Amino acid sequence: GQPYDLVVSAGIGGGFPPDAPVGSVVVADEITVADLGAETPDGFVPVTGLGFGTVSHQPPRPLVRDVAAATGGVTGTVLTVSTVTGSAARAAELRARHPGAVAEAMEGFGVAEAAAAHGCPVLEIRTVSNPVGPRDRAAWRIPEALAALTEAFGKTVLVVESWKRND
Ligand SMILES: O=C(O)c1cccc(C(=O)CC[C@H]2O[C@@H](n3cnc4c(=O)[nH]cnc43)[C@H](O)[C@@H]2O)c1
Repeated sequence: GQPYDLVVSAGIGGGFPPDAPVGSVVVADEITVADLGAETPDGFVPVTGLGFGTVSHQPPRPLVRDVAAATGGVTGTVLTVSTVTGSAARAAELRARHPGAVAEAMEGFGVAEAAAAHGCPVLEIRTVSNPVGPRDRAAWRIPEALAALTEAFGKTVLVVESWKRND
Protein backbone atom coordinates (compact mmCIF):
# COMPACT_ATOMS: atom_id res chain seq x y z
CA GLY A 1 0.00 0.00 0.00
CA GLN A 2 0.84 3.68 0.02
CA PRO A 3 3.33 4.53 2.78
CA TYR A 4 2.45 7.40 5.09
CA ASP A 5 4.90 10.21 5.90
CA LEU A 6 3.28 11.37 9.13
CA VAL A 7 0.50 10.52 11.58
CA VAL A 8 -1.26 13.46 13.23
CA SER A 9 -3.28 13.15 16.42
CA ALA A 10 -5.45 16.26 16.69
CA GLY A 11 -8.17 17.16 19.13
CA ILE A 12 -9.14 19.13 22.19
CA GLY A 13 -7.53 18.75 25.58
CA GLY A 14 -7.12 20.06 29.07
CA GLY A 15 -4.43 22.71 29.58
CA PHE A 16 -2.25 23.08 32.64
CA PRO A 17 -2.55 26.68 33.82
CA PRO A 18 -0.87 29.06 33.33
CA ASP A 19 1.06 27.56 30.38
CA ALA A 20 -1.87 26.53 28.24
CA PRO A 21 -4.99 28.64 28.85
CA VAL A 22 -8.42 27.77 27.44
CA GLY A 23 -8.46 28.53 23.70
CA SER A 24 -4.72 28.12 23.24
CA VAL A 25 -2.96 25.74 20.87
CA VAL A 26 -0.56 23.09 22.17
CA VAL A 27 1.96 21.20 20.04
CA ALA A 28 3.49 18.20 21.77
CA ASP A 29 7.26 17.98 21.85
CA GLU A 30 6.75 14.80 23.85
CA ILE A 31 3.76 12.46 24.00
CA THR A 32 3.76 10.68 27.34
CA VAL A 33 1.35 8.21 28.86
CA ALA A 34 0.81 9.29 32.46
CA ASP A 35 -1.05 6.37 34.00
CA LEU A 36 0.29 3.22 32.34
CA GLY A 37 2.01 1.24 35.05
CA ALA A 38 1.36 -0.02 38.54
CA GLU A 39 0.35 1.52 41.80
CA THR A 40 2.64 0.38 44.61
CA PRO A 41 2.86 1.19 48.33
CA ASP A 42 5.61 3.63 47.33
CA GLY A 43 3.52 5.29 44.65
CA PHE A 44 3.01 5.00 40.91
CA VAL A 45 5.57 3.04 38.87
CA PRO A 46 5.49 3.48 35.08
CA VAL A 47 5.70 0.40 32.85
CA THR A 48 9.31 1.24 32.09
CA GLY A 49 10.03 0.97 35.82
CA LEU A 50 8.47 -2.49 35.73
CA GLY A 51 10.96 -3.51 33.09
CA PHE A 52 9.02 -3.32 29.83
CA GLY A 53 7.26 -1.09 27.37
CA THR A 54 7.71 2.57 26.67
CA VAL A 55 6.01 5.68 28.03
CA SER A 56 7.03 8.46 25.63
CA HIS A 57 7.32 9.30 21.97
CA GLN A 58 9.05 12.37 20.49
CA PRO A 59 7.64 14.05 17.39
CA PRO A 60 10.25 15.45 14.96
CA ARG A 61 11.71 18.59 16.59
CA PRO A 62 11.84 20.82 13.48
CA LEU A 63 8.23 20.00 12.68
CA VAL A 64 7.11 20.78 16.24
CA ARG A 65 8.97 24.08 16.10
CA ASP A 66 7.50 25.08 12.74
CA VAL A 67 3.94 24.05 13.58
CA ALA A 68 4.12 25.91 16.89
CA ALA A 69 5.39 29.02 15.09
CA ALA A 70 2.65 28.81 12.46
CA THR A 71 -0.17 28.27 14.94
CA GLY A 72 1.09 30.43 17.80
CA GLY A 73 1.10 27.25 19.83
CA VAL A 74 2.79 26.41 23.10
CA THR A 75 5.16 23.42 23.02
CA GLY A 76 5.59 20.91 25.81
CA THR A 77 4.66 17.43 26.93
CA VAL A 78 1.10 16.35 26.24
CA LEU A 79 0.09 13.66 28.70
CA THR A 80 -2.20 10.83 27.69
CA VAL A 81 -4.55 9.80 30.49
CA SER A 82 -7.28 7.19 30.77
CA THR A 83 -9.14 9.24 33.37
CA VAL A 84 -9.80 12.95 32.89
CA THR A 85 -8.20 14.82 35.78
CA GLY A 86 -10.86 16.10 38.18
CA SER A 87 -9.05 17.53 41.19
CA ALA A 88 -6.34 20.02 42.02
CA ALA A 89 -4.46 17.28 43.87
CA ARG A 90 -4.31 15.02 40.78
CA ALA A 91 -3.30 17.96 38.58
CA ALA A 92 -0.47 18.81 40.99
CA GLU A 93 0.62 15.16 41.14
CA LEU A 94 0.79 14.93 37.35
CA ARG A 95 2.78 18.16 37.08
CA ALA A 96 5.17 17.05 39.81
CA ARG A 97 5.79 13.82 37.93
CA HIS A 98 5.91 15.55 34.53
CA PRO A 99 7.26 19.10 34.98
CA GLY A 100 7.22 19.68 31.22
CA ALA A 101 3.52 18.87 30.86
CA VAL A 102 1.39 21.60 29.31
CA ALA A 103 -1.75 19.59 28.51
CA GLU A 104 -3.52 16.27 28.90
CA ALA A 105 -5.77 14.33 26.55
CA MET A 106 -6.75 10.72 25.96
CA GLU A 107 -5.55 9.49 22.58
CA GLY A 108 -2.03 10.72 21.78
CA PHE A 109 0.07 7.91 23.20
CA GLY A 110 -2.04 5.19 21.56
CA VAL A 111 -1.77 6.96 18.22
CA ALA A 112 1.99 7.41 18.71
CA GLU A 113 2.44 3.72 19.55
CA ALA A 114 0.60 2.72 16.37
CA ALA A 115 2.66 5.15 14.30
CA ALA A 116 5.90 3.87 15.82
CA ALA A 117 4.89 0.30 15.06
CA HIS A 118 4.84 1.34 11.40
CA GLY A 119 8.03 3.41 11.58
CA CYS A 120 6.06 6.59 10.98
CA PRO A 121 6.68 9.94 12.71
CA VAL A 122 3.87 11.41 14.79
CA LEU A 123 2.60 14.87 15.65
CA GLU A 124 0.06 15.76 18.36
CA ILE A 125 -1.79 19.04 18.29
CA ARG A 126 -4.43 20.04 20.85
CA THR A 127 -6.54 23.10 21.45
CA VAL A 128 -7.47 23.69 25.04
CA SER A 129 -11.13 23.31 25.98
CA ASN A 130 -10.70 23.32 29.75
CA PRO A 131 -8.15 23.76 32.50
CA VAL A 132 -6.70 20.60 34.05
CA GLY A 133 -7.95 20.66 37.62
CA PRO A 134 -11.12 20.44 39.68
CA ARG A 135 -13.96 18.97 37.62
CA ASP A 136 -16.22 21.71 36.26
CA ARG A 137 -17.93 20.46 33.12
CA ALA A 138 -19.78 23.80 32.76
CA ALA A 139 -16.43 25.52 32.23
CA TRP A 140 -15.46 23.36 29.22
CA ARG A 141 -15.39 25.48 26.05
CA ILE A 142 -15.67 22.71 23.47
CA PRO A 143 -17.14 24.67 20.49
CA GLU A 144 -14.51 27.39 20.91
CA ALA A 145 -11.73 24.81 21.17
CA LEU A 146 -12.98 23.00 18.06
CA ALA A 147 -13.09 26.29 16.14
CA ALA A 148 -9.52 27.00 17.26
CA LEU A 149 -8.55 23.47 16.23
CA THR A 150 -9.99 23.95 12.74
CA GLU A 151 -7.94 27.11 12.32
CA ALA A 152 -4.77 25.61 13.79
CA PHE A 153 -5.10 22.45 11.72
CA GLY A 154 -5.35 24.47 8.50
CA LYS A 155 -2.07 26.18 9.37
CA THR A 156 -0.53 22.83 10.35
CA VAL A 157 -1.36 21.29 6.98
CA LEU A 158 0.57 24.05 5.20
CA VAL A 159 3.62 23.42 7.39
CA VAL A 160 3.40 19.65 6.99
CA GLU A 161 3.18 19.93 3.20
CA SER A 162 6.30 22.09 2.99
CA TRP A 163 8.05 19.87 5.58
CA LYS A 164 7.35 16.83 3.38
CA ARG A 165 8.75 18.57 0.33
CA ASN A 166 11.89 19.83 2.08
CA ASP A 167 12.70 16.93 4.35
O1 LIG B 1 -17.40 14.55 31.77
C1 LIG B 1 -16.26 14.20 32.00
O2 LIG B 1 -15.68 14.50 33.04
C2 LIG B 1 -15.50 13.47 30.96
C3 LIG B 1 -14.93 12.25 31.25
C4 LIG B 1 -14.28 11.54 30.24
C5 LIG B 1 -14.12 12.11 28.97
C6 LIG B 1 -14.67 13.36 28.75
C7 LIG B 1 -14.53 14.00 27.48
O3 LIG B 1 -15.41 14.64 26.98
C8 LIG B 1 -13.18 13.87 26.79
C9 LIG B 1 -13.35 13.58 25.36
C10 LIG B 1 -12.26 14.22 24.49
O4 LIG B 1 -11.72 15.42 24.94
C11 LIG B 1 -10.31 15.36 25.18
N1 LIG B 1 -10.13 16.11 26.43
C12 LIG B 1 -10.57 17.37 26.60
N2 LIG B 1 -10.23 17.84 27.80
C13 LIG B 1 -9.58 16.86 28.42
C14 LIG B 1 -8.99 16.79 29.72
O5 LIG B 1 -8.99 17.72 30.55
N3 LIG B 1 -8.39 15.60 30.05
C15 LIG B 1 -8.34 14.57 29.17
N4 LIG B 1 -8.90 14.62 27.94
C16 LIG B 1 -9.51 15.75 27.57
C17 LIG B 1 -9.96 13.89 25.16
O6 LIG B 1 -8.75 13.69 24.49
C18 LIG B 1 -11.11 13.26 24.34
O7 LIG B 1 -10.80 13.30 22.98
C19 LIG B 1 -15.37 14.03 29.74
